[in-house]
Amino acid sequence: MSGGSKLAVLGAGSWGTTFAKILADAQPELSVELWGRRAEVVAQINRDHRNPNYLPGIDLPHNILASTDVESVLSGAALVVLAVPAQSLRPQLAAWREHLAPDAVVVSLMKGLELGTDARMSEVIAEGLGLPAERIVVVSGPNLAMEIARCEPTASVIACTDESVAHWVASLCTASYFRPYTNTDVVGVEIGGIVKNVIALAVGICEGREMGDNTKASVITRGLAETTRLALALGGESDTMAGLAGLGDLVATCSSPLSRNHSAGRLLGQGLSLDEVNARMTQTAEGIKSGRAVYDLAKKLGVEMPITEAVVAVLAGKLDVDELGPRLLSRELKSEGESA
Ligand SMILES: NC(=O)C1=CN([C@@H]2O[C@H](COP(=O)(O)OP(=O)(O)OC[C@H]3O[C@@H](n4cnc5c(N)ncnc54)[C@H](O)[C@@H]3O)[C@@H](O)[C@H]2O)C=CC1
Ligand SMILES: O=C(CO)COP(=O)(O)O
Repeated sequence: MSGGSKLAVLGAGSWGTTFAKILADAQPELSVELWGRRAEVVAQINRDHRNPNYLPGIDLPHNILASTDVESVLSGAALVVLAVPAQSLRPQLAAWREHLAPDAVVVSLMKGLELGTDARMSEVIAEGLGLPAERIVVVSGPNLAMEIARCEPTASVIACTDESVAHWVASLCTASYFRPYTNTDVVGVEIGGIVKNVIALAVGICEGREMGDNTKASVITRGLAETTRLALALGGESDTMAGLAGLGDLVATCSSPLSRNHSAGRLLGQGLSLDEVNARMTQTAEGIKSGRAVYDLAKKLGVEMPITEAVVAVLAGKLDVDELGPRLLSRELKSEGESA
Protein backbone atom coordinates (compact mmCIF):
# COMPACT_ATOMS: atom_id res chain seq x y z
CA MET A 1 0.00 0.00 0.00
CA SER A 2 1.43 3.32 -1.04
CA GLY A 3 1.98 6.28 1.22
CA GLY A 4 1.41 8.48 -1.85
CA SER A 5 -1.63 10.66 -2.03
CA LYS A 6 -2.61 11.00 -5.67
CA LEU A 7 -5.98 9.48 -6.55
CA ALA A 8 -6.88 8.47 -10.12
CA VAL A 9 -10.15 7.35 -11.71
CA LEU A 10 -10.16 5.90 -15.23
CA GLY A 11 -13.52 6.18 -16.99
CA ALA A 12 -15.59 9.37 -16.98
CA GLY A 13 -19.02 7.78 -17.41
CA SER A 14 -21.74 7.88 -14.78
CA TRP A 15 -20.12 5.72 -12.08
CA GLY A 16 -16.52 6.79 -12.70
CA THR A 17 -17.46 10.47 -12.47
CA THR A 18 -19.63 9.86 -9.41
CA PHE A 19 -16.88 7.90 -7.65
CA ALA A 20 -14.43 10.72 -8.46
CA LYS A 21 -16.91 13.06 -6.74
CA ILE A 22 -17.05 10.78 -3.68
CA LEU A 23 -13.24 10.75 -3.42
CA ALA A 24 -13.00 14.50 -4.03
CA ASP A 25 -15.65 15.27 -1.39
CA ALA A 26 -14.03 12.82 1.06
CA GLN A 27 -10.50 14.19 0.48
CA PRO A 28 -10.95 17.90 -0.24
CA GLU A 29 -7.23 18.60 0.22
CA LEU A 30 -6.25 16.11 -2.53
CA SER A 31 -6.69 16.18 -6.30
CA VAL A 32 -8.66 13.44 -7.98
CA GLU A 33 -7.48 12.97 -11.55
CA LEU A 34 -10.18 11.63 -13.87
CA TRP A 35 -9.29 10.10 -17.22
CA GLY A 36 -11.86 10.27 -20.00
CA ARG A 37 -11.66 9.18 -23.63
CA ARG A 38 -13.50 12.11 -25.08
CA ALA A 39 -11.86 15.55 -25.15
CA GLU A 40 -15.21 17.39 -25.01
CA VAL A 41 -16.27 15.57 -21.83
CA VAL A 42 -12.90 16.28 -20.21
CA ALA A 43 -13.03 19.96 -21.24
CA GLN A 44 -16.52 20.35 -19.81
CA ILE A 45 -15.53 18.79 -16.48
CA ASN A 46 -12.54 21.14 -16.18
CA ARG A 47 -14.34 24.25 -17.42
CA ASP A 48 -17.89 23.89 -16.02
CA HIS A 49 -17.31 21.23 -13.32
CA ARG A 50 -20.12 19.23 -14.86
CA ASN A 51 -20.55 16.03 -16.90
CA PRO A 52 -24.04 16.66 -18.26
CA ASN A 53 -24.33 13.63 -20.56
CA TYR A 54 -23.97 11.29 -17.61
CA LEU A 55 -24.88 13.37 -14.56
CA PRO A 56 -27.21 16.17 -15.64
CA GLY A 57 -27.62 18.94 -13.06
CA ILE A 58 -24.77 17.75 -10.83
CA ASP A 59 -22.02 20.18 -9.79
CA LEU A 60 -18.69 18.41 -9.43
CA PRO A 61 -16.08 19.38 -6.82
CA HIS A 62 -13.32 21.64 -8.14
CA ASN A 63 -10.59 19.23 -6.97
CA ILE A 64 -11.55 16.83 -9.78
CA LEU A 65 -9.11 17.42 -12.64
CA ALA A 66 -10.00 15.65 -15.89
CA SER A 67 -7.59 14.62 -18.64
CA THR A 68 -7.42 12.51 -21.79
CA ASP A 69 -3.75 11.73 -21.03
CA VAL A 70 -3.76 8.41 -19.21
CA GLU A 71 0.01 8.46 -18.63
CA SER A 72 -0.15 11.70 -16.64
CA VAL A 73 -3.26 10.56 -14.75
CA LEU A 74 -1.60 7.29 -13.71
CA SER A 75 1.81 8.78 -12.94
CA GLY A 76 2.43 8.47 -9.19
CA ALA A 77 -1.19 7.54 -8.39
CA ALA A 78 -1.44 5.50 -5.17
CA LEU A 79 -5.06 4.56 -5.84
CA VAL A 80 -6.35 3.78 -9.34
CA VAL A 81 -10.08 3.26 -9.75
CA LEU A 82 -11.35 1.58 -12.94
CA ALA A 83 -14.84 2.29 -14.34
CA VAL A 84 -15.09 1.26 -17.98
CA PRO A 85 -17.50 -1.27 -19.53
CA ALA A 86 -16.49 -4.80 -18.50
CA GLN A 87 -16.01 -6.14 -22.02
CA SER A 88 -13.59 -3.29 -22.84
CA LEU A 89 -11.38 -3.70 -19.77
CA ARG A 90 -8.77 -6.23 -20.92
CA PRO A 91 -7.57 -4.33 -24.02
CA GLN A 92 -7.47 -1.10 -21.98
CA LEU A 93 -5.28 -2.71 -19.31
CA ALA A 94 -2.67 -3.63 -21.88
CA ALA A 95 -2.31 0.07 -22.70
CA TRP A 96 -2.36 1.22 -19.06
CA ARG A 97 -0.02 -1.34 -17.51
CA GLU A 98 3.29 0.40 -18.28
CA HIS A 99 2.10 3.65 -16.67
CA LEU A 100 0.90 2.16 -13.37
CA ALA A 101 2.91 3.19 -10.28
CA PRO A 102 4.80 0.15 -8.86
CA ASP A 103 2.83 -0.01 -5.58
CA ALA A 104 -0.57 1.29 -6.75
CA VAL A 105 -3.76 -0.29 -5.42
CA VAL A 106 -6.31 -0.88 -8.20
CA VAL A 107 -10.05 -0.67 -7.51
CA SER A 108 -12.74 -2.21 -9.73
CA LEU A 109 -16.14 -0.51 -9.86
CA MET A 110 -17.29 -2.79 -12.66
CA LYS A 111 -20.14 -5.28 -12.48
CA GLY A 112 -19.59 -7.57 -15.42
CA LEU A 113 -18.19 -10.97 -16.37
CA GLU A 114 -15.87 -11.26 -19.37
CA LEU A 115 -17.42 -13.04 -22.34
CA GLY A 116 -15.32 -15.96 -23.60
CA THR A 117 -13.24 -16.38 -20.44
CA ASP A 118 -16.03 -16.02 -17.81
CA ALA A 119 -13.48 -14.06 -15.76
CA ARG A 120 -14.51 -11.63 -13.02
CA MET A 121 -13.10 -8.12 -13.32
CA SER A 122 -10.67 -8.68 -10.43
CA GLU A 123 -9.31 -11.69 -12.33
CA VAL A 124 -8.98 -9.69 -15.55
CA ILE A 125 -7.13 -6.98 -13.59
CA ALA A 126 -4.81 -9.52 -11.96
CA GLU A 127 -3.91 -10.98 -15.35
CA GLY A 128 -3.87 -7.74 -17.33
CA LEU A 129 -1.79 -5.76 -14.84
CA GLY A 130 0.15 -8.64 -13.26
CA LEU A 131 -1.03 -7.69 -9.75
CA PRO A 132 -1.34 -9.85 -6.62
CA ALA A 133 -4.81 -10.19 -5.03
CA GLU A 134 -3.90 -7.91 -2.11
CA ARG A 135 -3.53 -4.95 -4.47
CA ILE A 136 -6.93 -5.44 -6.10
CA VAL A 137 -10.08 -4.06 -4.47
CA VAL A 138 -13.71 -4.39 -5.54
CA VAL A 139 -16.45 -1.86 -4.75
CA SER A 140 -20.06 -3.03 -5.05
CA GLY A 141 -23.45 -2.52 -3.45
CA PRO A 142 -26.74 -0.67 -4.02
CA ASN A 143 -24.97 2.20 -5.74
CA LEU A 144 -27.10 3.84 -8.42
CA ALA A 145 -24.71 6.57 -9.55
CA MET A 146 -27.25 9.36 -9.99
CA GLU A 147 -28.59 9.02 -6.44
CA ILE A 148 -25.07 9.15 -5.01
CA ALA A 149 -24.19 12.12 -7.22
CA ARG A 150 -27.19 13.88 -5.64
CA CYS A 151 -25.56 13.11 -2.25
CA GLU A 152 -28.38 10.78 -1.15
CA PRO A 153 -27.08 8.53 1.68
CA THR A 154 -25.78 5.19 0.39
CA ALA A 155 -23.85 2.26 1.82
CA SER A 156 -21.39 0.16 -0.16
CA VAL A 157 -18.94 -2.74 0.22
CA ILE A 158 -15.18 -2.47 -0.27
CA ALA A 159 -13.73 -5.95 -0.73
CA CYS A 160 -10.13 -7.13 -0.76
CA THR A 161 -8.47 -10.37 0.33
CA ASP A 162 -6.23 -8.16 2.51
CA GLU A 163 -8.56 -6.48 5.00
CA SER A 164 -6.09 -3.67 5.77
CA VAL A 165 -6.11 -2.63 2.10
CA ALA A 166 -9.93 -2.64 2.09
CA HIS A 167 -9.84 -0.43 5.21
CA TRP A 168 -7.39 1.96 3.54
CA VAL A 169 -9.66 2.35 0.50
CA ALA A 170 -12.73 2.69 2.75
CA SER A 171 -11.00 5.47 4.68
CA LEU A 172 -10.32 7.32 1.42
CA CYS A 173 -13.90 7.17 0.15
CA THR A 174 -15.92 7.79 3.31
CA ALA A 175 -18.08 10.85 2.63
CA SER A 176 -21.08 12.32 4.45
CA TYR A 177 -23.37 10.56 1.94
CA PHE A 178 -21.25 7.43 1.26
CA ARG A 179 -20.69 4.78 3.93
CA PRO A 180 -18.40 1.89 2.96
CA TYR A 181 -18.26 -1.45 4.81
CA THR A 182 -15.25 -3.74 4.31
CA ASN A 183 -15.34 -7.41 3.34
CA THR A 184 -12.72 -10.00 2.39
CA ASP A 185 -15.13 -12.06 0.25
CA VAL A 186 -14.11 -10.63 -3.14
CA VAL A 187 -15.79 -13.49 -5.04
CA GLY A 188 -19.17 -13.07 -3.33
CA VAL A 189 -19.11 -9.29 -3.69
CA GLU A 190 -18.34 -9.50 -7.40
CA ILE A 191 -20.84 -12.26 -8.17
CA GLY A 192 -23.61 -10.32 -6.40
CA GLY A 193 -22.92 -7.28 -8.59
CA ILE A 194 -22.69 -9.28 -11.81
CA VAL A 195 -25.76 -11.49 -11.49
CA LYS A 196 -28.13 -8.80 -10.18
CA ASN A 197 -27.88 -7.15 -13.61
CA VAL A 198 -29.24 -10.31 -15.25
CA ILE A 199 -32.02 -10.62 -12.68
CA ALA A 200 -32.86 -6.93 -13.22
CA LEU A 201 -33.27 -7.68 -16.92
CA ALA A 202 -35.76 -10.42 -15.98
CA VAL A 203 -37.67 -8.11 -13.63
CA GLY A 204 -37.68 -5.40 -16.30
CA ILE A 205 -39.09 -7.84 -18.86
CA CYS A 206 -41.87 -8.82 -16.43
CA GLU A 207 -42.62 -5.13 -15.85
CA GLY A 208 -42.67 -4.49 -19.60
CA ARG A 209 -45.28 -7.28 -19.88
CA GLU A 210 -47.25 -5.41 -17.16
CA MET A 211 -46.86 -8.11 -14.55
CA GLY A 212 -47.24 -6.97 -10.95
CA ASP A 213 -45.36 -6.99 -7.69
CA ASN A 214 -45.89 -10.65 -6.79
CA THR A 215 -44.09 -11.65 -9.97
CA LYS A 216 -41.27 -9.17 -9.41
CA ALA A 217 -40.78 -10.21 -5.76
CA SER A 218 -40.76 -13.86 -6.81
CA VAL A 219 -38.11 -13.25 -9.48
CA ILE A 220 -35.99 -11.15 -7.08
CA THR A 221 -36.15 -13.78 -4.33
CA ARG A 222 -35.45 -16.73 -6.59
CA GLY A 223 -32.83 -14.59 -8.34
CA LEU A 224 -31.02 -14.19 -5.04
CA ALA A 225 -31.21 -17.98 -4.55
CA GLU A 226 -29.51 -18.68 -7.88
CA THR A 227 -26.95 -15.90 -7.35
CA THR A 228 -26.08 -17.45 -4.00
CA ARG A 229 -25.68 -20.92 -5.54
CA LEU A 230 -23.19 -19.55 -8.06
CA ALA A 231 -21.29 -17.54 -5.45
CA LEU A 232 -20.99 -20.55 -3.12
CA ALA A 233 -19.81 -22.78 -5.98
CA LEU A 234 -17.01 -20.27 -6.61
CA GLY A 235 -16.02 -20.06 -2.94
CA GLY A 236 -18.08 -16.99 -1.97
CA GLU A 237 -19.97 -16.70 1.32
CA SER A 238 -23.72 -16.76 1.92
CA ASP A 239 -23.46 -13.85 4.41
CA THR A 240 -22.20 -11.67 1.58
CA MET A 241 -25.24 -12.53 -0.51
CA ALA A 242 -27.55 -11.45 2.33
CA GLY A 243 -25.71 -8.12 2.57
CA LEU A 244 -25.37 -4.90 0.59
CA ALA A 245 -23.51 -6.45 -2.36
CA GLY A 246 -26.08 -9.26 -2.69
CA LEU A 247 -29.63 -8.53 -1.57
CA GLY A 248 -29.02 -4.77 -1.28
CA ASP A 249 -27.86 -4.28 -4.85
CA LEU A 250 -30.43 -6.71 -6.22
CA VAL A 251 -33.31 -4.80 -4.63
CA ALA A 252 -31.98 -1.38 -5.71
CA THR A 253 -31.37 -2.44 -9.30
CA CYS A 254 -34.60 -4.40 -9.71
CA SER A 255 -36.70 -1.56 -8.24
CA SER A 256 -35.18 1.54 -9.78
CA PRO A 257 -36.06 3.23 -13.06
CA LEU A 258 -32.50 4.63 -12.89
CA SER A 259 -31.07 1.15 -13.51
CA ARG A 260 -29.95 0.68 -17.09
CA ASN A 261 -30.38 -3.12 -16.87
CA HIS A 262 -33.89 -2.80 -15.47
CA SER A 263 -34.74 -0.25 -18.18
CA ALA A 264 -33.30 -2.45 -20.95
CA GLY A 265 -35.41 -5.36 -19.66
CA ARG A 266 -38.53 -3.21 -19.62
CA LEU A 267 -37.96 -2.23 -23.26
CA LEU A 268 -37.50 -5.89 -24.21
CA GLY A 269 -40.71 -6.70 -22.36
CA GLN A 270 -42.51 -3.97 -24.28
CA GLY A 271 -41.60 -5.80 -27.48
CA LEU A 272 -38.45 -4.05 -28.70
CA SER A 273 -35.78 -6.24 -30.28
CA LEU A 274 -32.33 -6.44 -28.69
CA ASP A 275 -30.93 -4.29 -31.51
CA GLU A 276 -33.58 -1.66 -30.86
CA VAL A 277 -32.84 -1.74 -27.13
CA ASN A 278 -29.09 -1.41 -27.74
CA ALA A 279 -29.72 1.53 -30.05
CA ARG A 280 -31.68 3.31 -27.31
CA MET A 281 -29.18 2.71 -24.51
CA THR A 282 -26.72 5.58 -24.09
CA GLN A 283 -25.08 3.99 -21.04
CA THR A 284 -23.74 0.53 -20.22
CA ALA A 285 -26.22 -2.24 -19.32
CA GLU A 286 -23.71 -4.95 -18.36
CA GLY A 287 -26.25 -7.77 -18.01
CA ILE A 288 -26.90 -7.85 -21.76
CA LYS A 289 -23.44 -9.24 -22.46
CA SER A 290 -22.54 -10.69 -19.06
CA GLY A 291 -25.72 -12.81 -18.97
CA ARG A 292 -24.24 -15.22 -21.49
CA ALA A 293 -20.97 -15.45 -19.53
CA VAL A 294 -22.86 -16.08 -16.26
CA TYR A 295 -24.84 -18.85 -17.95
CA ASP A 296 -21.67 -20.43 -19.40
CA LEU A 297 -19.93 -20.29 -16.00
CA ALA A 298 -22.93 -21.80 -14.22
CA LYS A 299 -23.09 -24.61 -16.75
CA LYS A 300 -19.39 -25.33 -16.34
CA LEU A 301 -19.86 -25.56 -12.57
CA GLY A 302 -23.12 -27.55 -12.76
CA VAL A 303 -25.08 -24.75 -11.02
CA GLU A 304 -28.75 -24.37 -11.93
CA MET A 305 -29.67 -20.78 -12.80
CA PRO A 306 -33.11 -20.94 -14.41
CA ILE A 307 -33.80 -17.18 -14.43
CA THR A 308 -30.42 -16.42 -16.00
CA GLU A 309 -30.99 -19.22 -18.51
CA ALA A 310 -34.37 -17.77 -19.52
CA VAL A 311 -32.98 -14.22 -19.84
CA VAL A 312 -30.11 -15.47 -22.01
CA ALA A 313 -32.62 -17.31 -24.22
CA VAL A 314 -34.65 -14.09 -24.62
CA LEU A 315 -31.50 -12.09 -25.45
CA ALA A 316 -30.48 -14.72 -28.02
CA GLY A 317 -33.93 -14.53 -29.64
CA LYS A 318 -34.67 -18.14 -28.68
CA LEU A 319 -37.45 -17.39 -26.17
CA ASP A 320 -40.31 -14.98 -26.65
CA VAL A 321 -40.78 -12.48 -23.81
CA ASP A 322 -44.30 -13.88 -23.31
CA GLU A 323 -42.78 -17.25 -22.50
CA LEU A 324 -40.41 -15.91 -19.83
CA GLY A 325 -42.97 -15.80 -16.99
CA PRO A 326 -44.40 -19.28 -17.61
CA ARG A 327 -40.88 -20.67 -18.08
CA LEU A 328 -39.82 -19.39 -14.65
CA LEU A 329 -42.79 -21.01 -12.95
CA SER A 330 -43.06 -24.28 -14.85
CA ARG A 331 -40.15 -26.15 -13.34
CA GLU A 332 -40.25 -29.38 -11.36
CA LEU A 333 -41.80 -28.86 -7.90
CA LYS A 334 -39.38 -28.81 -4.97
CA SER A 335 -38.99 -27.40 -1.49
CA GLU A 336 -37.91 -23.75 -1.15
CA GLY A 337 -34.67 -24.66 0.60
CA GLU A 338 -33.49 -27.16 -2.00
CA SER A 339 -30.25 -26.22 -3.70
CA ALA A 340 -31.70 -25.65 -7.17
N1 LIG B 1 -23.80 3.80 -13.22
C1 LIG B 1 -24.03 3.14 -12.10
O1 LIG B 1 -24.99 3.45 -11.38
C2 LIG B 1 -23.14 2.02 -11.68
C3 LIG B 1 -22.31 1.38 -12.57
N2 LIG B 1 -21.53 0.33 -12.15
C4 LIG B 1 -20.65 -0.36 -13.07
O2 LIG B 1 -19.60 0.52 -13.46
C5 LIG B 1 -19.12 0.15 -14.76
C6 LIG B 1 -19.07 1.39 -15.61
O3 LIG B 1 -20.40 1.82 -15.78
P1 LIG B 1 -20.88 3.30 -15.98
O4 LIG B 1 -19.90 4.30 -15.56
O5 LIG B 1 -22.21 3.37 -15.37
O6 LIG B 1 -21.02 3.28 -17.57
P2 LIG B 1 -21.28 4.48 -18.54
O7 LIG B 1 -21.87 3.89 -19.76
O8 LIG B 1 -21.99 5.57 -17.84
O9 LIG B 1 -19.80 5.00 -18.84
C7 LIG B 1 -18.82 4.17 -19.41
C8 LIG B 1 -17.54 4.97 -19.62
O10 LIG B 1 -16.60 4.14 -20.27
C9 LIG B 1 -16.23 4.71 -21.50
N3 LIG B 1 -16.10 3.65 -22.49
C10 LIG B 1 -17.06 3.11 -23.25
N4 LIG B 1 -16.55 2.16 -24.06
C11 LIG B 1 -15.23 2.14 -23.79
C12 LIG B 1 -14.17 1.40 -24.31
N5 LIG B 1 -14.34 0.51 -25.27
N6 LIG B 1 -12.95 1.63 -23.79
C13 LIG B 1 -12.77 2.53 -22.82
N7 LIG B 1 -13.74 3.28 -22.31
C14 LIG B 1 -14.96 3.07 -22.79
C15 LIG B 1 -17.34 5.68 -21.88
O11 LIG B 1 -16.83 6.72 -22.72
C16 LIG B 1 -17.74 6.18 -20.51
O12 LIG B 1 -16.87 7.19 -20.08
C17 LIG B 1 -20.06 -0.94 -15.27
O13 LIG B 1 -19.45 -2.18 -15.10
C18 LIG B 1 -21.28 -0.83 -14.37
O14 LIG B 1 -21.94 -2.06 -14.18
C19 LIG B 1 -21.52 -0.07 -10.86
C20 LIG B 1 -22.30 0.57 -9.92
C21 LIG B 1 -23.15 1.66 -10.26
O1 LIG C 1 -25.02 -1.28 -10.26
C1 LIG C 1 -25.90 -0.45 -10.19
C2 LIG C 1 -26.55 -0.10 -8.93
O2 LIG C 1 -25.92 -0.67 -7.84
C3 LIG C 1 -26.35 0.25 -11.43
O3 LIG C 1 -27.22 -0.57 -12.11
P1 LIG C 1 -27.37 -0.41 -13.68
O4 LIG C 1 -26.03 -0.69 -14.28
O5 LIG C 1 -28.44 -1.35 -14.07
O6 LIG C 1 -27.78 1.03 -13.90
